[in-house]
Amino acid sequence: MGSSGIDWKLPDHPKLPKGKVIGLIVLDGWGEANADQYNCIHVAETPVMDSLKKGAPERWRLVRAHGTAVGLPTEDDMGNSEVGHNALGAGRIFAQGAKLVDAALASGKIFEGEGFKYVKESFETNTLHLIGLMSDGGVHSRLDQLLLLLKGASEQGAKKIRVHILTDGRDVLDGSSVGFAEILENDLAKLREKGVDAQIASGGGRMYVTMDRYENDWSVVKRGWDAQVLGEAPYKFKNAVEAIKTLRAEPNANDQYLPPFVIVDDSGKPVGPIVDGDAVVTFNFRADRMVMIAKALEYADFDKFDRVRVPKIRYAGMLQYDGELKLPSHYLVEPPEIDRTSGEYLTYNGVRTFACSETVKFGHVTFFWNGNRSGYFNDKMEEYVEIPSDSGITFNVQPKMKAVEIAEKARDAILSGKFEQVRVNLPNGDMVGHTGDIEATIVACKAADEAVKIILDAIEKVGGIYVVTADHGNAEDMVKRNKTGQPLLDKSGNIQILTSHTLQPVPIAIGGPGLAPGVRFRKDLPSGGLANVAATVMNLHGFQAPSDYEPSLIEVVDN
Ligand SMILES: O=C(O)[C@@H](CO)OP(=O)(O)O
Ligand SMILES: [Mn+2]
Ligand SMILES: [Mn+2]
Repeated sequence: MGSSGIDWKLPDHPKLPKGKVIGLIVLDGWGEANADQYNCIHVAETPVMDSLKKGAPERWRLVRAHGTAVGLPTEDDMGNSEVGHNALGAGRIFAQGAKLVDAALASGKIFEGEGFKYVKESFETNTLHLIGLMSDGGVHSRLDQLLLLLKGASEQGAKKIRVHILTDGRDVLDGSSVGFAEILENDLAKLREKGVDAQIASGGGRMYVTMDRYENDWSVVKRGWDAQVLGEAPYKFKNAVEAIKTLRAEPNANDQYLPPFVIVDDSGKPVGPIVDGDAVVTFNFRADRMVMIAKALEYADFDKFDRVRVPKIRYAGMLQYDGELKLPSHYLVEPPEIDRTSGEYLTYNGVRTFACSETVKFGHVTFFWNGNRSGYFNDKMEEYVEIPSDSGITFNVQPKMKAVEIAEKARDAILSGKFEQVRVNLPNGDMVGHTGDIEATIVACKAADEAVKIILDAIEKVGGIYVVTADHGNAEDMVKRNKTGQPLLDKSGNIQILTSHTLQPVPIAIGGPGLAPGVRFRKDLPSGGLANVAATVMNLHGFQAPSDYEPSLIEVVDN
């Protein structure tokens, strides 16, 4: 037992051996859905994944990857990478950010916590700035939460409020940002009637302004800094709805990549730069795409871009986004305490781990997997490799992404004999699916399938075991549907492209020469979800899972 009082030693599995190499593959955005022309996984040539499916029901099954199975508020919440990888790595279901913020707003506790009290000190003399994603997607943020925060802040004495919006089009339909901005404007107008000086101050598309992740491209965060803090942007408008409509009318423009703009007053002056004494809240609850802006806002030492002017502000995140870096130091809502993850247990039990993806998903199989914690548990037992992603492009122009490079790194790690667990995330189905480009997504799915083959071949060579699964759906459905599943048409009779994740379950397949013959999926866990995977993997490493983990999906029968 360690000094923390946690007993890290896992009991031996009564039947399964230790020391097998496990290839653990997460296909990002790879759900199971009806086969039609908008199911890119079905349309693509995916012989490897097709052959795994033939192992059903004993070695292939579906697991739930959305809603309450991954700690989201309702069954209408699509899955996402953060909650998906948290569940895969932690083996238990934690109430996630979306749910915790809902509860804190409903009870009013959010306004009594340390974080809110801290920013509140600015209300008397200065401006409160709110920065975040404006949609009802529920992946990174929710508009209804922003509206409640605005209302609550004004009741708590905020006299001047500026909102810096990021348009979505990735978790919601492209073009929906206009409607969200209208709703927000309506609420801001109500606040103005009550004497609060509240308005939108700047904006830009989430993928082009502010919401980069894993340090893929700091210029994205800089564009946001320039607009939000300095009040400088290539486009100036008097009104945000007009800004979005005008910028969307440009050829190839969309919500995700809208250029940055600032709102100016009649004299052409920006209405809301951030200055000394102001308070700033980033209202996204999800971590990955807030870490970079949080560093820019919080760190005195910062060399990623020239901030030009660094105002002395009171800054709080909606949540604390990184538990290891304690970033940011002030926050409105306690994040889920995702402790005792499978990765930490396995390092204590002698399982050497290799994890790899390309930049855009690197933190998924490391940071999210380990419960939103950066770094190694034990650098002698673990090696994490990041393949640099292409930056400055949308992935439909490069749909193969770095799938082969990731698979080859995994292959080499498997063949090296240095690791018992080799874990990867293959981003293609998700990243290309988000572009809404069906042709490119088909190419992406084929590329991911080919990468799976490279890893399975290596597992075959070393007599290992594979576990192939996904974190949530995306590429298996590229069209918005009505309740009976028929594609919805817009006013001009065109299908409405679905760029978002889905509510679909995802596959999990097990196999390989190292898998003991009697291992099969249990039949008594029909509603199993991603959180059941960690115990499954622990079993395959030869251990029993901790008793509070969600049950293993497998059983061992005598042949
Ligand atoms: O790109 C992202 O931030 C989300 C969608 O908002 O996708 P994923 O959860 O797969 O990372
Ligand atoms: Mn994902
Ligand atoms: Mn995604």
